[in-house]
Parts: sequence; C-alpha cells; structure tokens
Amino acid sequence: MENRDKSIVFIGFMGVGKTTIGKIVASKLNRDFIDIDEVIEKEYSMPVSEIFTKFGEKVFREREKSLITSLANQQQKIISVGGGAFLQEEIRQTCLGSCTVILLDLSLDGWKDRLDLIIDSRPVLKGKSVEEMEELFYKRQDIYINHHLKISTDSRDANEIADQIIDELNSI
Ligand SMILES: Nc1ncnc2c1ncn2[C@@H]1O[C@H](COP(=O)(O)OP(=O)(O)O)[C@@H](O)[C@H]1O
Ligand SMILES: O=C(O)C1=C[C@@H](OP(=O)(O)O)[C@@H](O)[C@H](O)C1
Ligand SMILES: [Mg+2]
Repeated sequence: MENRDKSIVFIGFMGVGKTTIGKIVASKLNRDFIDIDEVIEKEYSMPVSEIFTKFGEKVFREREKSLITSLANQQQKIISVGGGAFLQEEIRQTCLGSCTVILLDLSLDGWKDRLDLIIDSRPVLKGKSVEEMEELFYKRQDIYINHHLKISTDSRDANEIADQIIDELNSI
C-alpha cells in the first residue's frame, strides 16, 4: 500500500490528546475518524470506566484488539487508540505493519497539568497515588518506542499540532 493510502494511528499515554488531535486531523484531511474507545462505549452504551467495573478490563482489551486489528488494514482512516492498546503485541505489530503510527508525546509536567481533565474518566488511574501514576507514565513509554513519527505536544494547542502533523505526513 502507498504511504498516503495507509491509515494513521495515534498512540501515546492517556491524556496526550489522541482523541482531540485525531479528530482535527481527520477533519482537515477530510478522512473518516475512528476513536476506538468511543466505538466500544457506543457498543456497550456506557463509558469505559463502567465497562471496566461491570465486565472487567480483559473484556475491554479483547474488544480493543479485535476492532483495531480489523480496522488497521483499511485505507485512509484516522484512528485514535487508547493509551493501553499498544500493550498488546498483536495490536503493535498490526498497526506498525499496516499503518502510519504517530506518537503524541508530552512531558510528565505537561501531563500533570492535564490530570484534572482526565482523572475521573480513566479507570487505569483510579486509586493511584501521584507516584504510582508517574511510574506508570514512565513504564508505558517503553511500549510507545516503536512508531513512525513522533510529535511533541507540550505547550501547544491541538489545532497547531494537527497542522504540524499534516505538514510532516507530506514529507514521509
Ligand atoms: N494540545 C492540548 N493542549 C491542551 N489541552 C489539550 C490538548 N490536547 C488535548 N487536550 C485536553 O486534554 C484532555 C485529554 O485529551 P484527549 O484527546 O481525550 O486525550 P487522549 O485521547 O490521548 O486520552 C481533554 O480535556 C482535551 O481537551
Ligand atoms: O491507557 C489505558 O490503559 C487506557 C486509556 C484510555 O484511552 P485514552 O488514552 O484515550 O485516555 C482508555 O482506552 C482506557 O481508559 C484505558
Ligand atoms: Mg482518547
């Protein structure tokens, strides 16, 4: 598949802006946008946090895997996956092999400034101390190492970041 036909997959830690920026990039490129969490929430008619409590994380992870692996081969989609999706080897391999994977990067300090916005809706953060969240933040960076393009999002608004992504996509 030509690079320009490949779907784009946004990865990165929860709260970096995958959903927000993916949506803007899709709209600017006039492409379909798929947020995996939103699809699963619609299927279950409940937020991810409730899916975790009622059905367990394993059920969520299985659905996340089947959706991503079936969408990754489609052309020209813009897909935002949850921050934990790349924990699964099969998801990583499929996305890296078939799509352009863009890592949205954010410093720990930048991330902490956003914590209030996400704390109530991310079950993985529930009940964790700041130290435990920091540990998770650094541990998760290992799964994001493999990507095709990395974009820093510190102190920049989502629209500006989306424009940079579109510029950089033209040069790969
Ligand atoms: N570049 C940005 N600057 C400031 N706030 C942002 C930026 N990108 C996203 N946000 C805000 O951060 C929160 C998490 O964004 P979201 O797109 O849901 O992240 P993710 O999908 O990576 O978890 C939202 O409240 C969103 O409005
Ligand atoms: O990192 C994770 O394990 C998760 C991230 C969330 O998505 P965002 O990265 O969009 O917040 C969502 O999939 C779920 O709460 C689990
Ligand atoms: Mg999201």
